[in-house]
Amino acid sequence: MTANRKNCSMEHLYAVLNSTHNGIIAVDNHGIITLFNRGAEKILGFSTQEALDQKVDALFNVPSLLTTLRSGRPDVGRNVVINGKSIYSNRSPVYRDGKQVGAVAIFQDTTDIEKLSQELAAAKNSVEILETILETTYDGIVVVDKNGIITRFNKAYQSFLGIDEKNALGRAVEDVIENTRMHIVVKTGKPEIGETQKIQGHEMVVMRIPIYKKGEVVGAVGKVLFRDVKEIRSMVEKLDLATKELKYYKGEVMRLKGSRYNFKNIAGRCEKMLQAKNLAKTAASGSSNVLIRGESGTGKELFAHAIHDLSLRRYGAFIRVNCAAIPAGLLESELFGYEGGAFTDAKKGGKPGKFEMAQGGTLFLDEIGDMPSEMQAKLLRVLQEKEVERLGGERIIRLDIRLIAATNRDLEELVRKEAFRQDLYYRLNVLKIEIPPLREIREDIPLLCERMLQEVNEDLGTAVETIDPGVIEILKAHDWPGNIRELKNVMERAVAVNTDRQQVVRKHHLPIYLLDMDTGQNSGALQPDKNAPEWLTGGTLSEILAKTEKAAIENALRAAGNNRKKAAEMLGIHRSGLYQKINRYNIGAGNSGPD
Ligand SMILES: Nc1ncnc2c1ncn2[C@@H]1O[C@H](COP(=O)(O)OP(=O)(O)OP(=O)(O)O)[C@@H](O)[C@H]1O
Repeated sequence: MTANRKNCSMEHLYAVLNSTHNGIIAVDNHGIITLFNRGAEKILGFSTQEALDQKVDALFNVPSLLTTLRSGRPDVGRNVVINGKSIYSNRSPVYRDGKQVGAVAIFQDTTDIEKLSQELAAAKNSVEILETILETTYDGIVVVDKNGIITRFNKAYQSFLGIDEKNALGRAVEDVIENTRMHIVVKTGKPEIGETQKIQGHEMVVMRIPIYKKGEVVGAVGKVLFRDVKEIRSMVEKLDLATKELKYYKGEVMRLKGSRYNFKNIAGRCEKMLQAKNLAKTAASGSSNVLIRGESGTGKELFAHAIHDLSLRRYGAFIRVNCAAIPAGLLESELFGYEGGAFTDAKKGGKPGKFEMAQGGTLFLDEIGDMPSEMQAKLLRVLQEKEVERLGGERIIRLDIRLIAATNRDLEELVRKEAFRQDLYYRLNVLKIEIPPLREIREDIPLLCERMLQEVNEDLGTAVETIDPGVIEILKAHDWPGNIRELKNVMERAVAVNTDRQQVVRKHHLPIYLLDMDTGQNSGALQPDKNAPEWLTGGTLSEILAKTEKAAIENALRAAGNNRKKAAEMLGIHRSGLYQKINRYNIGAGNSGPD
């Protein structure tokens, strides 16, 4: 390129050189800078004054024009980094009249371009990943632009609909996919998730999501979540079945392991009951031995079950031993078990003891205060050593059990009288729960009655709903030596004698002993109850009892659908006893039900 000498003065040439975006540096044969344009100033950060007449390598510590001077050859397309900037340069020697008189470098800052190209590479990478996902996913995916024209249509969708990509791209989505709403979603801008859409006879679950750019809908993506609702239905059915099975097996485990009650079964919200329940919950979260004290019928066993049920041992066994009910001679073999041939009546293969059976669970020793003293010593040893040996056996079994003991006796008094070992008492009494007698928690009587009534209704299939306030008053005034068990019996009886199927428990449904007390206590004189039914007021006591018995049997037969076996069970008597009474009272003559 040559300049037009007429129009191209030195000033004009400098103006041209200074206007280029590129940096230009020229040096003479000694490497002294003779030209340093504005572009070079901007890129390299030196002013022309600073650069001119300087040796080029004093300014930049990079392969410089000196190399070009030395080689006398052009050096094109070099990338160097100067002051953290990426510089792309071309260098050439300068010849005048056939002689090398210096060198020139023309360069530009490519930092931004490089950044851009890195970003582009990353974006390309992301696009490739998304492409792969789109094409390999099992779900059908379609993308439309803001006019509802298909721009993407993945392989899964193509094969499901039997339509090629080339026959779908560029077409209105409603012309390609049946019952679609993608063209509507791009208008409403509202996502539709979990909708069903019938395609080729299949109810499919789909989602349609609008794509926004700078607040404007630019398209939408649609996805088939499941190929067919039937798939979900069958999954839900399977899940449902599995949940039911799990519930059933959990119930079975609980039933087999023996824990039947939990804290929900314990009614009572007075201060004393709450204290007992809170203490029992604390006991459940730990592993120490527990001693439950309370009069008969206060709910000691119920508490023991609830503690087991709430503890980490809930899937282990709950084994109950009534120390008072098992003859002293048998208690040892019951607790320790025996090996075959250990004694004359021993079973052939031996028998595990209750300690062994409670492994991983809870051993509930009821009526511990009645345990014979030699057994107390043996129990103490087990608690100390945490191992047992079957009678006649040699194998030592390490024990992992929690012991809950209960008694209605005053253990401290028994210890004082030396009827109960003090060392065993201390071992058992790690955490003591006192259950109050019913006479001390009278405020809970209405609640307890309600709960008992509910339980009785469930057991007998009856629907007696409420209790007359007068009845509650009588019940509150009673001393309840049999505690909650007695209250439960009273409610059971009240429902059983409720032959006229009233929905309310009334005074005449109560046993006579409570009514006697009522008339005596409340009026100070014996007054017949005006509400009492006729059969309760007329006749001798044995006649009234007979009438009551007859009514109770009739009611039980009704509740049991005339099934005598069930009725006998409900009444707690033997079947033959029931037959005798049916004959005696001539109940349901000619109408005998199944037995
Ligand atoms: N707080 C309560 N809430 C509901 N039912 C209760 C409550 N306490 C006791 N019961 C019921 O009363 C009856 C007697 O309870 P449980 O057998 O637990 O008493 P106990 O103190 O162990 O009696 P015992 O000392 O005679 O063995 C059971 O039917 C039980 O369900």
